[in-house]
Amino acid sequence: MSVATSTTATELDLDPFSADYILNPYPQHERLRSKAPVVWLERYKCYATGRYELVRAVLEDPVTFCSGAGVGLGNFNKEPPWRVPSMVLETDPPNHTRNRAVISRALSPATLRSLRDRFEREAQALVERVLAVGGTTEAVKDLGEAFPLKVFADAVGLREDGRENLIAYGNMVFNGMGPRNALYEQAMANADAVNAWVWPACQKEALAPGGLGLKIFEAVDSGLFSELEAATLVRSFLSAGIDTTANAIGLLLHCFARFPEQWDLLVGDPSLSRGAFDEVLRLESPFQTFFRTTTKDTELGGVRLGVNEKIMVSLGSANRDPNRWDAPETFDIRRATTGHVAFGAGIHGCVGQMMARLEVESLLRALVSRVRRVESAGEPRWMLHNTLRGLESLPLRLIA
Ligand SMILES: O=C(O)c1ccc(-c2ccccn2)cc1
Repeated sequence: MSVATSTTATELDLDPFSADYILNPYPQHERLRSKAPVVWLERYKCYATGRYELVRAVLEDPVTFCSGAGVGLGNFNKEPPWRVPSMVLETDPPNHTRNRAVISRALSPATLRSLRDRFEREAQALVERVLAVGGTTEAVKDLGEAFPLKVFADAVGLREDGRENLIAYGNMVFNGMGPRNALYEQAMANADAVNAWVWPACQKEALAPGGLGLKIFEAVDSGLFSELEAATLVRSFLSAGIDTTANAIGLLLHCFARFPEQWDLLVGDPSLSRGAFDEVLRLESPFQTFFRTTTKDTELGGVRLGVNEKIMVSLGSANRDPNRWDAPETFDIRRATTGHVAFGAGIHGCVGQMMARLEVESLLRALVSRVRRVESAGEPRWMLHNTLRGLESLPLRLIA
């Protein structure tokens, strides 16, 4: 009986934060998956894996692969974070468990049900506005960003003025998870001005009655959290709830413009909307790369990993791993998508995913009821971004 011996990580010259990789990630994912179970990226002095099974193994073992040292490339044990760490995303149990429960309660099924009518009405109004000007649209701005900035920001109870700061803040949060490259620096360029809007917007007196934000502050009244902690938890809504959904909507529309027969399927059976969104998430993974930090010397896929080291898990690669998905590069809204890792996995799996689904399905059903065809109206432009995959520009024509 041969004893499986573990090996040291193989080096791979991969640059997940270069323009070449970002603009054409799929061949790079294949290099990552096929080189070794886990590789060492000398360029960033971190481990990396793109294999579905190992990505899940990392995300589902928060004790060995922790979040408290940050979930980007920066290791909080070695360098201070650019902002006060998130009480959910960048926190480990037991505090994570307590903090997440407050957010999860605010996003309860009952709360989401109470928002559905409003989301559907706003979606119909937004679609009518686009059709009223002939159906041509810059879809990222007019639909992708506009919809969450209206319905989710309203649901949180955020002030109406200055909401464009939420897009900039999301870019800071997500580009801030990458290396300190040009994308990082550009996103942080007017950090002071953006923070000057975001942090006050998270305070109790700035939040509208009945919103998700004040639900978080109710936890203060019960003595569970300080006002500062409640504001930091509200900041999580602002960080995670806009740019991710905005990019997902852009990617969804791009998928249907490229595969019109899938749109026809959806028009024929709108109940396919939920599966369609999950297939867009699997195929495109709006959030591409997470990092975790090893809490001890350990092994993954037979590869030895040292303690206090960063490991990059590529969700984008895992969601197209041919060992997990048949014909992974095809867009099939009837595919069984259970198990995709676009919302992460394990205890940090996206706590807002049901909110995201409610938003996107509301918009998708409004589109399906009025739009016979989603057509390209010009060359889309991909965004250069350290961790989000999305479009900078997506000119479309919605044919009623
Ligand atoms: O608590 C926060 O500040 C925060 C929470 C979650 C995220 C996130 C990460 C990956 C994909 C989507 N959302 C970002 C920020």
